[in-house]
Amino acid sequence: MELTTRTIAVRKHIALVAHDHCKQSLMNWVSANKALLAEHELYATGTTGNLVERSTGLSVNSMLSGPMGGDQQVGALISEGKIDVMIFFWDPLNAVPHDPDVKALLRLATVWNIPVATNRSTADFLIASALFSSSFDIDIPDYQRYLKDRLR
Ligand SMILES: O=C(CO)COP(=O)(O)O
Repeated sequence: MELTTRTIAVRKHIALVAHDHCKQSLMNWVSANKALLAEHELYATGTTGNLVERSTGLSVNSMLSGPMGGDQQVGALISEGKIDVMIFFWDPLNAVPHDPDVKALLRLATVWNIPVATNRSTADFLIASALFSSSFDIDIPDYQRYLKDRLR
């Protein structure tokens, strides 16, 4: 039989961010999905990233702490097309000093059409989706187009 598809492994670039009162919730979610997340490239704001590394052993590209510019750094990565999906458990009950940065990050995620989960149930939906499968079958012509796009 003629080979028309091939299987490719895709490491997605995932941003993890959580405000202080939501960090435990994010850590629980990351621990529950550790095996799957380990197949991808993780980015995070400073404190969130350090906590994820410490509590799970996963390796994370940590930016500055959020209030010190970390949200803006993640936003810049999104603008450069370097983040595929963002899990951002922001706190709806407590004000943060860098609220403009939080808004800017959420705005850029929308501008660049990045899937964003802001709570656990949405994060569960995203991680259960094909978006997170680290390998998939692809038609050879689609694969060639995919490569061309990625190398552009
Ligand atoms: O403040 C944040 C997002 O707005 C998160 O920053 P940290 O991960 O450094 O706590």
